[in-house]
Amino acid sequence: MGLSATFGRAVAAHRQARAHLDAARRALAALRPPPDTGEAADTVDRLRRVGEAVTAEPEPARFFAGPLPVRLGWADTVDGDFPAVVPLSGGTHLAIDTDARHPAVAALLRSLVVRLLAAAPPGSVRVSALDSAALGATFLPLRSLVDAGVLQPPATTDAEIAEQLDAAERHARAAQHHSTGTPELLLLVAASAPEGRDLHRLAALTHAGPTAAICVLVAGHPPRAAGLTPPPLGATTAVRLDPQGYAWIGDPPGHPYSSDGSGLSAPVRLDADPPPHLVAALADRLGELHRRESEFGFPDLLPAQPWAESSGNGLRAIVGRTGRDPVICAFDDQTPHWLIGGRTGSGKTVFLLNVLYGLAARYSPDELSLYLLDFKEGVSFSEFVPTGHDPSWIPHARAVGIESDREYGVAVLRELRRELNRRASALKRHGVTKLADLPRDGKPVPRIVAVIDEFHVLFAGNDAVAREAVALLEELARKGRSYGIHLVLASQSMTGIEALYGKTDSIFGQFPLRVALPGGNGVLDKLNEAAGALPIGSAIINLSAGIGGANTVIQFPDAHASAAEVAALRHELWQARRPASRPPAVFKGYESAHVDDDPTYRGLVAGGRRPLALVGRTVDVDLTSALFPLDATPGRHLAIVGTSPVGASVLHAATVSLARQHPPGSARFLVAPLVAVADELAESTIDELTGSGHPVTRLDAAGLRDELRKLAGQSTDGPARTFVVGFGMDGASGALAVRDENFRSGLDDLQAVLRQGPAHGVHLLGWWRGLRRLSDDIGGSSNRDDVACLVALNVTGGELGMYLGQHDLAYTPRANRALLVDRHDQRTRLIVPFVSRGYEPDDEGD
Ligand SMILES: Nc1ncnc2c1ncn2[C@@H]1O[C@H](COP(=O)(O)OP(=O)(O)OP(=O)(O)O)[C@@H](O)[C@H]1O
Repeated sequence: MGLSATFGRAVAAHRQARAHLDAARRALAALRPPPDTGEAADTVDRLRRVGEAVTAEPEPARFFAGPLPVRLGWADTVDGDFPAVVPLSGGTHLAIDTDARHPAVAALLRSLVVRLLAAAPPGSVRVSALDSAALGATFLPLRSLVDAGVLQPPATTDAEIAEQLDAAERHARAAQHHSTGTPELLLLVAASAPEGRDLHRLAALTHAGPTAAICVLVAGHPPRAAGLTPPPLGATTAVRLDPQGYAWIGDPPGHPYSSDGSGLSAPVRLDADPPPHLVAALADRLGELHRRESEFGFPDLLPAQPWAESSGNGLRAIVGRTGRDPVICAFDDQTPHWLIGGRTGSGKTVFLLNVLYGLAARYSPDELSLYLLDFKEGVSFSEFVPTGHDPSWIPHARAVGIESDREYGVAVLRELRRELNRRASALKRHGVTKLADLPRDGKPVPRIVAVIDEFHVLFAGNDAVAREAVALLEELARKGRSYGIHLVLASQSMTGIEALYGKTDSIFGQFPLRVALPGGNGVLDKLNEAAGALPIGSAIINLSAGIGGANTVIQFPDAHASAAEVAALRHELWQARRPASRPPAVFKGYESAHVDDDPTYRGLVAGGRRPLALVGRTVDVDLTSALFPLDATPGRHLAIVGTSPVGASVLHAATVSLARQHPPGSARFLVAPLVAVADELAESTIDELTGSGHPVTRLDAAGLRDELRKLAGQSTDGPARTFVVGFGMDGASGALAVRDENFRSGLDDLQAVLRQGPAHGVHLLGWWRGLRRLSDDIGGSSNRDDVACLVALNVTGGELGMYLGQHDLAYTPRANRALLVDRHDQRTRLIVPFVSRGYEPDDEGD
């Protein structure tokens, strides 16, 4: 090559380099210089100056507004050198063809990490490092940043690299759906290009665009393996290292150096490592911030002063934060009800506990009442109620259902509707239209928040219970806003609910505030899939009924991890309760009921006019005692039906409760143990009655037949009342069916007693193990009013409906439940039947 040609090229290169120099100077001049720091020579400013990646005062909006010019090194020209600057940001990347085993490349990666961290507003950049090339050694000089929690420990194995890429993809998806605020930038630094599929995943991240908030720095790309066509990278400045250690920088995306694609035509001396003392200073500063930020915990949800706020215009609670800003959600006219979704294990319970404790700390029980319903097997709300270990409760809690039955849920909703109607009347009386306008001088009218966790269970089974639940929810959702009654419905699944009930559309229309936890896309619009990629501890808050573009991603703390603080708060609130404050009515679906724990039983005294037979606790808000008054009306007898041995327990409870209402000598008990399975309980019933001084006669089947004959002939003297107690009445059917010389059977006498007995103070209490036997004994179901009080255990709803002539009867037999039917006052109630201690049923439904 001739000298003049070589010279000509050098001159051209020189001219071009001068043009670049001018361009670079102009670019730098456009940036505001760091403020004069004076004698403080503040670390932050020195740090910023370490690279040219300088923003004046770093603030998120500016930092994320567009690519930052970041210096890679110094371009050498015959005229001198100038800083070689490339753009970097979310969506703008850098690839170096040599991997970080080359010391200059390793130093460049480290200095870029430090520069970007120093230039960014604290906490707005997270760094993820991949280093299978040097097993993490590339990042060793930055270990103080790892220790400070700013840089994640580098991934070195295939599995760790895949994990980091998973996290980066999640980050990208979440950021793309993030419509408010400024997303955190993920700086993904690969010391060498990953292999195989992971390389394609890394390349895909460079194509994800600015909204993905990822900046990739990859060394060793394109990989040099023969026969491999590496995936192209998007929006990436390519850098080539020559054998002399000079870097040649290609045209940056959007800001080309050259017009022909040849890049910067001057060799660049890459920057050396950042000085260790500056790395240490950066680590100190960011580490301190990181610590402070990651200390966002349960106490940050609480107000400075407990019970200091008024609920007049609504209730507010901090539900988490986005970036460093707290996110507050309200129960008010705009967002009267909340709908929460998230797969199981997504943190729903924790989110609800955070909100409930936040509300309970902010508003006194005069301002807020809570109704808490949980349908799943679990302990969501059990910490709000007194236990053997901890007598405290949340004084706002009025009713708490744990592992609730659907019927209990409906009972709570009915109670809320009654309250709504009471409030509607009060508003009318005072001539106002809003709760906030009611005079607050008299009795306070607290806002009510009713939380129903796993509410989809209410809809399970297209039956009368489900239909009533839908109707009640619809009414409460529609009218609650005006009367300060707010619903929070949480579920792991929305699928199926809408298909089942057309009404749900209008119900959910009343729930503008949606909270989607991981896997909770069901509460968002169909096209809004942002919740799929959320990590645990985060949620999407959407105030526009879930439509895309209205998502705010929040982080919330784990209340479970702050058990001591939570317990301290609960005790503080409990201690502050009014002296007359009563603990919440608690329904624990899994608990058995015992007659001697029952407040009504305990309060029974001898001498009442109409004795009460207690059989269980009603599944209602106050868990009222389930009982039958036994007065003189024909038919006031009790039949307990079903093969479940609990029948004997119910009979025992009914008998001892009646005994308690009679002074010894004023009633006699004819007790017939007729089936082996009831013998033990029959004997203990006899013992208890005798022990309390009552006259008791033990009868076998023949004895029972004789007594019934006498009772039918009304030829009895003695006490005013007689209770015939048959443990296993079907065991006497044979004996009763036999006719005497006058063709009169025991069943004839039984039926006469059923009709006429009550007028003479004679009542029959019996356990039959089958409905058919009962029906036969009373002379067919047309005589069913002759035994008006029924406790159905494990008999099917269909069979029972047929016997009672009620074809729409909804009852599903299950363990620990029974249906109480009083034919005289048309009562049908689900109850927890009394069971004797030691005779608790197992879960098999008996
Ligand atoms: N903010 C958080 N940070 C860290 N871990 C959390 C956070 N929130 C919840 N977790 C953890 O996630 C797990 C599941 O949480 P939680 O019990 O609230 O989920 P859930 O959706 O109610 O689950 P399920 O429906 O199965 O009861 C718990 O171990 C909890 O400690």
